[in-house]
Formats: sequence, structure tokens, C-alpha cells
Amino acid sequence: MTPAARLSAAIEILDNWLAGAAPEQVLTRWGRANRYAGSKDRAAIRDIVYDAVRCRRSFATLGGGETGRGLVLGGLRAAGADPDGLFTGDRFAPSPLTEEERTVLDLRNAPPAVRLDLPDWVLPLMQDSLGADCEAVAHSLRHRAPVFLRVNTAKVSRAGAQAALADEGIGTTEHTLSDTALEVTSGARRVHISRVYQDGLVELQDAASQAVVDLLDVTPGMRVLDYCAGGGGKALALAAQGAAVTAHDIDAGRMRDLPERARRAGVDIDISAPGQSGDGFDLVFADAPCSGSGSWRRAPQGKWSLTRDGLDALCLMQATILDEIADHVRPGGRIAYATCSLFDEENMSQIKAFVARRPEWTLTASRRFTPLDGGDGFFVAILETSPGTR
Ligand SMILES: C[S@@+](CC[C@H](N)C(=O)[O-])C[C@H]1O[C@@H](n2cnc3c(N)ncnc32)[C@H](O)[C@@H]1O
Repeated sequence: MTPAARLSAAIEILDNWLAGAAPEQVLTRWGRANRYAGSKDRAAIRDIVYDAVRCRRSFATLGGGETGRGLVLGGLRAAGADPDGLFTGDRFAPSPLTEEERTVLDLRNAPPAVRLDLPDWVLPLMQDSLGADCEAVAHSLRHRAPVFLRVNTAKVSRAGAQAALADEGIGTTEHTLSDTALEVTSGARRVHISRVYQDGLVELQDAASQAVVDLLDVTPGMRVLDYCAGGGGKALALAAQGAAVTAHDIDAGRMRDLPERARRAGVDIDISAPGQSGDGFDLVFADAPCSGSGSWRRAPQGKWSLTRDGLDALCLMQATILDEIADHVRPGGRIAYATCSLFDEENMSQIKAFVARRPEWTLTASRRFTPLDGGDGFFVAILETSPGTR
């Protein structure tokens, strides 16, 4: 496909997204309907689409409208490219610019939420939560996330994994957020098909996710319940550190790939049915459902689909989960609560409200990560009770 034909495809996909479909779904459907497109074409189209989803408001301003065409045109202008060489109207290329489209708006005069590509109601939330870092964090969410790997130290050292990846043409550097983290610097698209990945020496996992697991301070043999295990990324990391992990999720289907992932990683994970996880754990960890605002670089559609009512519903769910996990810990044990949210109301405010409801619990550590640390935005809090208080 020519570069201009790729733009036409992205315009069609973005129009479908703006009409209400999920970007991933539209991309898959487009790929099936246009089998002539090679893997390089599909990857390039995907990048154009996701850049536009991340930068929806600023690209729409630069491109003269919130349509697929406006977003793609705005994206070209944001990158300093000349649209006339691509919007030619030739076979498969978008039609030439209209007179109206030639008027370029100056983003510097746009309202802050437009420049920062946030919904109007989200900007004050971010300002309240992040203070002086707000602008820099919002800007970082307008860019692609790095690809990170977690080295499975149950099987290989970080240096060993790096060497094996290099043999397969995948370049990496160590990342400071975690002793297990590698940032992929080249060959990212080859990771999935590499031997190193297929043999379970590395997993794809954000660096801040890994740092959250490190802060849980697990020791070999410790009985850990991962209460919101989902696909099991953190359960696998906990098991690699030697914990005896039970994985639980309200939606058992989300853990469907976990047995195969655990087998590949060479670790044991006990999978429990919803509501049947048992009691008396040394540590119960809840990686709670949240707005996902810390990972809007990776899943930018969430930025636009989140509503105030939706966030309120998530906060209620988080409070319930905190109360539930406290009942599964042995006396004197710990609970840990995490979200990939940047918003205080999902993070420290939840912990303060929990401690007010359950004064036998004491906060012993907490940490917030933002994309300025390199990985996704995350929050983790660790709490403990004294033996005999429950
Ligand atoms: C952020 S995801 C977990 C991601 C996972 N820990 C990982 O590292 O891949 C949150 C998970 O919580 C689950 N969940 C939502 N409400 C829950 C509840 N009340 N009890 C247990 N799990 C719940 C969801 O089904 C979802 O899989």
C-alpha cells in the first residue's frame, strides 16, 4: 500500500471508531476485509489510528473537524508533514484539501483540555491528583508507550534474557523501575514469535506493574491470594518470586489463559472459582478494576469512554473489594491494593476511607507511579493488622 492509501484506510477506521466501535475491533475487521494489506501496512495503519485516538482533540483542532479525515489531517500537521503530497485524490489517496481545510488553527490558543487531549471534566481531576506534574503527565499520555518485558527470574537472569533476545534480533535495555524489567529498543514486533518468549523466559509486562509486585515484598512459600487476577500478569510475577499464589477473579473467564501462561513460565498457580478462594492468606492483593487512566497511552479509547457516573461506579466497586479482601487474610497478615489509575479518588482516598471503616488496619507503605517514571501510572498501598485485632 502507498502511504496515502494507508491514510485512507486509517480515515475509514477512525470514522467507525467515532461512530462508536472499539478501535481494536475495527482494525481487526478492516484487516479481514482487506487481506491484500501486508503486516507492515497493518502496523502502520494501526499506529496512525492509535496516535489519532490518543490525540483526538488536538488533531481534530489542527485538522478542522472531529472526523476520520480531520484527525488524520491534524495528525500530519502535528508531525510537521505536508498533507498536499498525500491528499492528492489519486487512486486510493484521500481527496485534495478543500479551501476550508486549508485554514490551519493554532493550537496554542486552544483551551488546555484540548491541547492536552483530555475530556473537559477529567482535567480538573488530574490537576487535583497530580498538581505540578499534571501537564507533563497529560502530555506523556499523548504518546505511545514503550514495550517492556518482565524477565522470568525463575528461569533466567536479566543479563541471560537480554543475550538470548539479542540473538533473536530484539534489542533491550535494563529499566530502573524493577530488577526484572527490560525496555525493548528494537524488534518489538518480533517478541511474540521469539523462542525466548515462547519458552517463558520473558513476559510482556509494563515496568511499573513489575515495580508494584516488587513492593509487595513476597518471600518464597508465602501464601498470596491475587483477588483480581484477570489475565494473571501480576500473579505470574508473584509466583516467579516464589510465592504460593491462588488466583481469583469475579469473572473466571478472564483467567482462561492463565494455566497455559503458568505452564510456559514454569510456575504453579492455584486457580479458584469466583467466591471460593479460601481464607488465611499471608497477603491478599487486589489489582482493582479502575479508570485505567495510568495506561491511557496503551488503551487511549478509555480516555474518551470514561464518564463521571462510570468513575463513581468504579469507586464503589473498589471500596467493596477492599472490604472483601480484608476478610481473606490470616490474623497479622497484609493486604495490598493497587490500581492503574492516576486519580486520587481511586487511590489514596479509597485507602483513607477504608481505614476509617476498618480502624484495625494500618497503612504501612504506598507509592504512586506516573508515566514520568517511564512505565504506566500505578498506585499501590500496603496495609497490615496486628495479630489478635481480627
Ligand atoms: C485491573 S484488572 C486485573 C489485571 C491483572 N491483575 C493483571 O495483572 O493482569 C481487574 C480485574 O478485576 C476483576 N474484578 C472486578 N470486580 C471484581 C470483584 N468484585 N472481585 C474480584 N475480581 C473483580 C475484573 O474481572 C478484572 O479482571
